[in-house]
Amino acid sequence: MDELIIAGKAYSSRLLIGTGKYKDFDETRRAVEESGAQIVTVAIRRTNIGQNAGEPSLLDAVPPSQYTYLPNTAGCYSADDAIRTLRLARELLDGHDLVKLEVLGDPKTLYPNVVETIKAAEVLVKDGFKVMVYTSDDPIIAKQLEEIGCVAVMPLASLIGSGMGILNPWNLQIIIDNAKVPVIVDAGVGTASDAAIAMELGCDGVLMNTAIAGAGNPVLMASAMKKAVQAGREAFLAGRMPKKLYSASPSSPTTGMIGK
Ligand SMILES: CC(=O)[C@@H](O)[C@H](O)COP(=O)(O)O
Repeated sequence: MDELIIAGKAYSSRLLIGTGKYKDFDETRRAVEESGAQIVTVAIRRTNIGQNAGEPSLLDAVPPSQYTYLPNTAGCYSADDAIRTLRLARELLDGHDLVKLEVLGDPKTLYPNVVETIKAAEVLVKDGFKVMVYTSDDPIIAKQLEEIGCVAVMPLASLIGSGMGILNPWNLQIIIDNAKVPVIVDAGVGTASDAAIAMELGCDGVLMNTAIAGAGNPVLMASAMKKAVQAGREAFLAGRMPKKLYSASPSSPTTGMIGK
């Protein structure tokens, strides 16, 4: 078994997906099912998980009895705001303590504000939350967040919703090499090959939303992402052949060739 372990719990899928930006909850449900994801993020400030009685609820489309909910702090720009949002989530979800912390720097780039993120992580970890944390691809900050006690670090591939793919594989590699907790690339994945590359680098998982929800056919893209994450993981475990820079090597043997 090659399982992803987060905060002591094992998951067979290494693809985590967001539940926002779909046409309706039925499309969300079909994409989540097709992706094989077991962990789904929920933007507490934007998604009805029972706060608005009488309105369609994510709880019905993606039941928390079948999936691990990962409440997130999308839309929070300060540590205080993020802390308040996750305490509310814990109340709404009956003491659920696995959460995704993201504190954003500005509405244009949605780039993480790492100073506020660190402040919030310190408070939340002390408060008993199991914190998976969205961060920049800065290896020093990633290590600091791990040392605070976050259960997973989630560096961006590129800006949220941009689909630009992995901008700095070198930084991700340093983060992976130094980490003792799972490293999950979060945000910026555009298509299946981006997810495969993240996994080939040695990431423990990939979290995405827009690449699936914003695709022409979200359900088909969810299926592609599932396979890409699996393929990338297998390629990582298999071990890449050594690169031969500008030196070819024939695929068939040359010894015993006729006429030699
Ligand atoms: C869904 C989630 O939790 C976010 O971190 C974010 O939306 C992911 O980014 P993309 O939408 O670029 O995949």
